[in-house]
Amino acid sequence: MTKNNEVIEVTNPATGEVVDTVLKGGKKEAVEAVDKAYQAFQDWSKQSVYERSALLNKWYALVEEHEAELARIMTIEQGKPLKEATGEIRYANSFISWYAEEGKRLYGETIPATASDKRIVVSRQPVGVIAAITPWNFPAAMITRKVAPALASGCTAVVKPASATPLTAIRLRELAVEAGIPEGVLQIVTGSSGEISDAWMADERVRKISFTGSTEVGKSLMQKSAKTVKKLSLELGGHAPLIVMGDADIEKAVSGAVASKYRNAGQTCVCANRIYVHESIEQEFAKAFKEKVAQLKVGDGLEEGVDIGPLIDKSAVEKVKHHIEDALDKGAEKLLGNEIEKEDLFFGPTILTNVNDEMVCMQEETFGPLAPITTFQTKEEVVKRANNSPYGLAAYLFTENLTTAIEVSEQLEYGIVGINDGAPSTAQAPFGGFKESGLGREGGHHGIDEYVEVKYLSIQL
Ligand SMILES: NC(=O)C1=CN([C@@H]2O[C@H](COP(=O)(O)OP(=O)(O)OC[C@H]3O[C@@H](n4cnc5c(N)ncnc54)[C@H](OP(=O)(O)O)[C@@H]3O)[C@@H](O)[C@H]2O)C=CC1
Ligand SMILES: O=C(O)[C@H](O)CS(=O)(=O)O
Repeated sequence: MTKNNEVIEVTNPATGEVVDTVLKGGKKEAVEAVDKAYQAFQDWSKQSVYERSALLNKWYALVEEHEAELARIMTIEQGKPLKEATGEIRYANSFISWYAEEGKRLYGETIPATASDKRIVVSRQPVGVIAAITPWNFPAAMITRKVAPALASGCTAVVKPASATPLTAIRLRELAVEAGIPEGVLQIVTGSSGEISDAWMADERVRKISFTGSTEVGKSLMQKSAKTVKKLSLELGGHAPLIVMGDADIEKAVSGAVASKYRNAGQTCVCANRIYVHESIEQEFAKAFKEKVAQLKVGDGLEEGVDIGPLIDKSAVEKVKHHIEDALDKGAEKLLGNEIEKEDLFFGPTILTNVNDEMVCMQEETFGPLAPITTFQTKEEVVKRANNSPYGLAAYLFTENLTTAIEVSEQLEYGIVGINDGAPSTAQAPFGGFKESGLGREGGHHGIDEYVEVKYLSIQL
């Protein structure tokens, strides 16, 4: 059990310095948060969605006003370059504005009854208190992508951010309270993930768990949620194939591959993890890709012009190194690689060629700036290889042929397919995966359905 006043140190991955500390909370703090959220739900859920929407829009305005402050907090605790952190704050805020309006469209329906003296009325109501557990790679967006639809629908929320990146979450919640959202409606609990999540799992007042993180932890939460049959949203790991057909526009494919692969230093669940290039254009693509990647600047995310910040921790660096060493041992060749004078958590963009599917990087999520390139000969071959994964989150396809685009994307077993687009994520679209990449969708009108229960009234006249 967590002792009173224990703290968690928050470090800057670019410098290793401790930038702040937060309470290492446990079961006591987890239960207290649910007490407050349950109490707050009684009033919050009874407000009209227009009243809730007005408060969400005030929150949006404050987040926009404090964009630079929030971006700096994120870069200091997570490492991503300031320009990416600013982009994430805008992306995170877009969920607040989108769901402030979507809540107004929680329509019901009437259904013709069999008996002439009966009426059937269907409505959608908030599930109640929801618990969100979020990862370090998107410290703002992974919170608002859950909390915005939850609050808009009338739910209240308790959130445990990743221990590496709690500061962004804490500041976002301060702005929510400043906007007039009642204290109990949204709470952040920092600390021991096991103790906190176990307390929430056992608490029958918590009616929904929304998790973003590794597939391993997601499976554990899925098992624990069975005890009280909680609704579940899981956004888990990915292993995205990026396919470049022989007829692709090389410039588009290179730009899309760089955008997908090196965003957040490759630490996203939708990053291209394997690059399949038709054998007829491999040399042309590899040359152009290397030229563009070689221009990427590695450094402290606070520095002007930095494109790739540090990885989140030592284990992340070791994982990337292992994937590279394994591939080289199995015959891969290094086209570009990690020639940087920095050390610690910095890792330069690396490109491997002559890659085969036996290599670990072609099977396990790298979560780092490694781009393995392999070739293929036919559409049938590349679809089979691309689908040969327990993951099914994002895939990318570059082609100038419309028939190929439709036929191949329909065969890809992935929840998100970017066609000539390396950056498909957006608030209005249903983000989520097939297979072991998760359950449910976040974003779009699908995303608010995760936070409501459907009820019907059968009225005897
Ligand atoms: N599909 C998607 O949208 C996304 C998927 N991911 C995946 O997550 C992984 C990287 O993120 P990462 O943060 O390391 O993932 P983790 O699963 O380790 O952590 C995610 C969150 O879960 C918490 N957690 C860790 N262990 C447990 C546990 N046993 N019980 C309850 N909660 C726990 C963490 O807390 P603490 O920080 O205290 O350990 C953190 O808040 C990658 O696999 C990536 O693909 C990441 C982002 C998005
Ligand atoms: O956590 C992630 O990797 C995000 O879900 C990816 S995105 O939504 O920012 O594209």
